[in-house]
Amino acid sequence: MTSAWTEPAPVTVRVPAKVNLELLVGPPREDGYHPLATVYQAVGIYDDVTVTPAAEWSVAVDGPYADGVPTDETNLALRAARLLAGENGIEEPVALAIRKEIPVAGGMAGGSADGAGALVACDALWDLGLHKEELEEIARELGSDVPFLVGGGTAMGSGRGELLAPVLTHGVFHWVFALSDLGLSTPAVYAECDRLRGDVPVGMPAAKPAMMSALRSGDPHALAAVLENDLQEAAFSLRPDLAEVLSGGLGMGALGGIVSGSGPTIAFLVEDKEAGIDLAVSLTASGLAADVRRASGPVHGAHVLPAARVH
Ligand SMILES: C[C@](O)(CO)[C@H](O)COP(=O)(O)OP(=O)(O)OC[C@H]1O[C@@H](n2ccc(N)nc2=O)[C@H](O)[C@@H]1O
Ligand SMILES: Nc1ncnc2c1ncn2[C@@H]1O[C@H](COP(=O)(O)OP(=O)(O)OP(=O)(O)O)[C@@H](O)[C@H]1O
Repeated sequence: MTSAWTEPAPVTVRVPAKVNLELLVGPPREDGYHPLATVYQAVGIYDDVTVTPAAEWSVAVDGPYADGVPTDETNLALRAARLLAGENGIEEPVALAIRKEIPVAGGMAGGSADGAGALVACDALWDLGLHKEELEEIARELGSDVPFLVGGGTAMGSGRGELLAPVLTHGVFHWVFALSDLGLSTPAVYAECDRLRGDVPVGMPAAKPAMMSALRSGDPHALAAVLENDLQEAAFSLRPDLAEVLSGGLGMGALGGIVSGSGPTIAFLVEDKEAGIDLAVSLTASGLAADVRRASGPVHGAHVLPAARVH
């Protein structure tokens, strides 16, 4: 009798972008990272990461934001797959294919999302059966934002952003994202934040109770009032045009607005889906943003797509 072994079928994982609802930044640590108190929310703009058994390791990228994504060994999805293989004694390479819908270097953690997606996809392909906490632990080695994209939802991040605790939220929040066609470098924005602070003493960041109650209430007006990002001034300092985008969107009816992570994307919170459509139309017509996307949150983190839904 011949062997019945067949090569495992490709696995596709869908993984969301994030916005930081609160991003409080402390003084730089000895390792150069900044201690954070942040609240992440996963929002419905997704990359798809597909892994297929192959003779050699490789990564290919398509989709609207494929340009600007490295396809060499620095690609975060490839690094994630190799790391997981190394830690589990897996010697079979995979070919990774990324469908890139999350803007690159936009402050929405696109690269981190692909890293988290690759971990979840390879865990399924190799039938490792790792728990979420085990995947998050490996994710920490890849970057501060990567663990959050494994589980998604809404979560508190401490340490350098990699230590997570769940946050209770109610309902759905509607967002409009004003994208820029030029990315901002995350280390450059943190460095600018330090430069602007100069010698002013900065304490350790602590999450604010008002954010937690706004999220529990499910009221977008309450949430809009407490959005806060310590990196915003630094992003505006490097890119003064972004301040105009923020004030423009607020003038067009957004309840609140904030630089997403290290920017340059500006995230606007709106009342409901219809208000989001109106704001997206106005922002597009104004020419203030290179592109405009709508999404709601919180959504689930990296999840395997049933084969029938892959396209
Ligand atoms: C801006 C945020 O997206 C907010 O969630 C994150 O803090 C950035 O997370 P990330 O892109 O996963 O960042 P990492 O890959 O861990 O680090 C990239 C660089 O960002 C800076 N960095 C990052 C996180 C942190 N808590 N302090 C930092 O100073 C460091 O210069 C670091 O070398
Ligand atoms: N799979 C990937 N997708 C996008 N960028 C990647 C990927 N792998 C590595 N990179 C590199 O990471 C850099 C940052 O890209 P990314 O889209 O993650 O930025 P970001 O959204 O600003 O990140 P964050 O919000 O986590 O600070 C890119 O300029 C690119 O060189």
